Amino acid sequence: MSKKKLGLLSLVALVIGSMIGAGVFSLPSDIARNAGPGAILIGWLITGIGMIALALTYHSLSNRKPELDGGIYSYAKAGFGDFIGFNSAWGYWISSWLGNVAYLVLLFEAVAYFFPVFENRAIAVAGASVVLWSIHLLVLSGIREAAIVNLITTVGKLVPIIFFTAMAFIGFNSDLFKADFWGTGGPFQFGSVLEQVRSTMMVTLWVFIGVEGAVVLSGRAAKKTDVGKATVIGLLCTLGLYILISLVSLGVMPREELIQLKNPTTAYILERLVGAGGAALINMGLIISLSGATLGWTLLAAEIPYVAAEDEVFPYFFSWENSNGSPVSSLWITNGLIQIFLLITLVSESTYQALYTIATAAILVPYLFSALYLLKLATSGETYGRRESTAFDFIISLVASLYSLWLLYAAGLQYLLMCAILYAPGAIFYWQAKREVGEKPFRPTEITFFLFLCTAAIIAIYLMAKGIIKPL
Ligand SMILES: NC(=[NH2+])NCCC[C@H](N)C(=O)O
Repeated sequence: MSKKKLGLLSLVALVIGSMIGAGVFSLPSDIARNAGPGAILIGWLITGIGMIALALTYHSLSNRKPELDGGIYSYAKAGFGDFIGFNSAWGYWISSWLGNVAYLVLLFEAVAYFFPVFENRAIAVAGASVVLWSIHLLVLSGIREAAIVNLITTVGKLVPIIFFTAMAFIGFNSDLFKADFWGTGGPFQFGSVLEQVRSTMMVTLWVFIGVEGAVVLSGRAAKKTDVGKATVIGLLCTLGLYILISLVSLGVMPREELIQLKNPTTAYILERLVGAGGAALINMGLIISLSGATLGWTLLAAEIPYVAAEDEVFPYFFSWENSNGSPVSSLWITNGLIQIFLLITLVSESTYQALYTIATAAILVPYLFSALYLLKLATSGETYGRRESTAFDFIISLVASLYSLWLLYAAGLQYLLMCAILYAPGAIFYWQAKREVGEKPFRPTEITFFLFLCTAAIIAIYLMAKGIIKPL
């Protein structure tokens, strides 16, 4: 897409900007929904270690393999072949646009604070559709992520969030925080606490999605080595902020009340602390944040199939550009899918939380295979730099792989099965892409993987039809 090259500072802004979107605005309650303070602390510890390992994995991969500039899917492809590569691109794409569905649903919950007509679901979906297609037109006309827009939305979202944290800090009541620290109504119990920790994992991951942003757009970096640095710096700043926000809130009101609040829950926590102005401030911040984030993720979502098509992994059709250089067919299909899912939310009444949980589960495939690729490189004896750096790569990629596997477990069967429904149809696109270039699509291992996906998808559809799992 854009030919302009980005420097380190812009890349850091891009990483923080693509990480902090909507998640932070309901973080305190989402994380506390099924977990007490003790479990939340452990959850952050695991997430912190896992995300740093994952970020360093991307750092190392971008240094080791500068030629793989198609982003996270190209690592899976280089390591495990075209079909796994395709599925990584596909999964990342699904996650990106489903995340936008979640964004649009949440956006109108914030708008409804100012204009209560949008409390009506149908009107909210209509409003969301108007926003969706306005962004579509902007992108078609060739709009790009502009530094000035990034700056405005970054300030616009950080100011309310930092103000929130400061106020919650002042209003912090340590007795509230310590009451039922282990969430068991009594002392520490391993089984219960493990389950609580597990319940925080999709929430803490959702707020970090985007950490790979600089890598996905690595073709745009002026200096390749900046990509990894920007990823790590952006991550550390954001981690500190998240931990603070989720902990201080637990000292402001009892957990039972916290989890009953409407989205964005930080608005109503702040309202408790400083009055109605607080809720208005947070809702404004969320609206500003979402305008930037939705645009950013639309650009990113449309870029994934486009790059993959240029690489002959997605059908050729996705690589079409219009005269402004926008990936026109990819954009239409991406936004078309968002529109369809907006309509589905109308029928199934799915919440922002349910939508982002699926978007989060969908990203696990690309994350896992990036980590496994570095693990493969580190154990293959491929000479790279000094011996210590290979040992280091081995450790970080091992931790990142274990973290990804733990996340697959933490996602839970219901969400994994639903992801299978979204992954399985991808094979048709892959088959088409391979036919176009006259290659044989499926090797035996790939067929096994495909059959596994189809079986899971069929089970999921059966369970949904029986009403055992709820669609979305
Ligand atoms: N539209 C998306 N796919 N967004 C994913 C990124 C979510 C981001 N970390 C947030 O907290 O909001």
